[in-house]
Amino acid sequence: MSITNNSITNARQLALQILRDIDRRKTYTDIALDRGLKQTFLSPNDRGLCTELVYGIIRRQRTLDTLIDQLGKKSSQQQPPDLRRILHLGLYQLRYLNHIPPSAAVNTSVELTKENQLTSLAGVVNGILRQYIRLNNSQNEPLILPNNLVEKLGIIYSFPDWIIKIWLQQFGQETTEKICHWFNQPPSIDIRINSLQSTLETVETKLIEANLNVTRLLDFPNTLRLTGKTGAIQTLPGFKEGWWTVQDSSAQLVSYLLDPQPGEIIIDACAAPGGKTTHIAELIQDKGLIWACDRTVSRLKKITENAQRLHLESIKILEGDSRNFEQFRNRADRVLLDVPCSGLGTLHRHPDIRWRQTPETVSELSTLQGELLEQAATWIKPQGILVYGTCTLNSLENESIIERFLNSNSHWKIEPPSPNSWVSEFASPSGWIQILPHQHHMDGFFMVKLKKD
Ligand SMILES: C[S@@+](CC[C@H](N)C(=O)[O-])C[C@H]1O[C@@H](n2cnc3c(N)ncnc32)[C@H](O)[C@@H]1O
Repeated sequence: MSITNNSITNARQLALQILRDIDRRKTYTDIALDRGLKQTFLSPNDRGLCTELVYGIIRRQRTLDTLIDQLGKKSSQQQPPDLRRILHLGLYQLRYLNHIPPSAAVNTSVELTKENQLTSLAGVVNGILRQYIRLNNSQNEPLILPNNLVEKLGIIYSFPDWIIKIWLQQFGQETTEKICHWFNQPPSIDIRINSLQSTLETVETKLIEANLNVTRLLDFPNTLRLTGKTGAIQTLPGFKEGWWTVQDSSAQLVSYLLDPQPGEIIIDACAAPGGKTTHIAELIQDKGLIWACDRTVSRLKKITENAQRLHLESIKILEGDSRNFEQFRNRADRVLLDVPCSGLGTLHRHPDIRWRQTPETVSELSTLQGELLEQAATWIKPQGILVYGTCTLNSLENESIIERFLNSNSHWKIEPPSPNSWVSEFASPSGWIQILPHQHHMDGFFMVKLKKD
């Protein structure tokens, strides 16, 4: 029996189909989920369950695989791919979802096995899941852990060893565990109010009227946080009118650190999809010129769409590799360099990043980041400002890039945020800002303001 999406009437079958899409086509989780959900008519509750299962299983993949390795006769990698995912679905519900009775987790997984042409393996699924329940009920942790600290934390929190290693080196064990725990929770959504079109109070009132859970964020003048279910963002009050933009508060902090002024020439060297470009335009009251540069055409289109929705006119788009733009030499008052990075600060939003990035991709990224910084620095007028930012928690892409740049460019220095500004609360003694998610309750971010003599 082949199952097409629109015949899917239950959350677990759809979750399996989406996981299959991720496995076979290497599709990003959010894209596969979006595609799967669009083509079905599940109730809001079932859509919620499907989302939780898909995101949770991708996040917890290493822990779940280890359980299969320990409870089954064959390792997780030796199982047929669909069977491995069905076992993930069952084990995830048993281990992480309190609202699903264990018998339902087992029965629905056995059903899935039969519905997906794996009937002869239904006994394997039943056996592994029941063994998990038996061990759990007898107060034995079903997951057996190695002594090696890196591997142990990697298995408990479901991270690859290399990420655990760099965090242990940078932050020590206690903070590493807190960060890992944070990144296994579902994210909240922050929105940035477009003060040229609306006010914090108006947007807050409209969203509360639409039954959303809305909170203000201390210090941030134009930010609201949405917790709980929001439904489709595009249908919320004020979105179409351009009153607000979804942007995590740590990403908002970057443009506050840049502190752009009306009338200035500003270059956003890696601008797409325009979250920070549009924030900069709002901060300068749309008076000035912002060059939004990026080498990815499809992502550049999003800047145009976002600027139109937000009614912003000060943004000009430039397609190409920012390492090659010579025409900007000594032209900019300020440059924002929000470089491509490994994204280790956003692992709760993008659950597959932890499995896609590797030490090799990080090494390529850090070369690119250094080259972009060297080039973007040439665009600045004397006394001008450059803000370098990444949404990662990896010193090779953060402090090391800045240290290397400052060592070879003696006419540049770190400019800490002004002590009168609320942004300075986040700065370290060295002047740069590192946002640790469990401490600041925002995405992980690194940002630093540099000034040219
Ligand atoms: C972190 S994202 C930027 C996010 C954006 N600043 C925002 O706030 O919405 C990094 C961007 O750098 C772009 N990029 C990567 N390499 C580039 C290069 N050599 N020149 C220009 N853009 C580049 C990518 O296409 C991607 O859009």
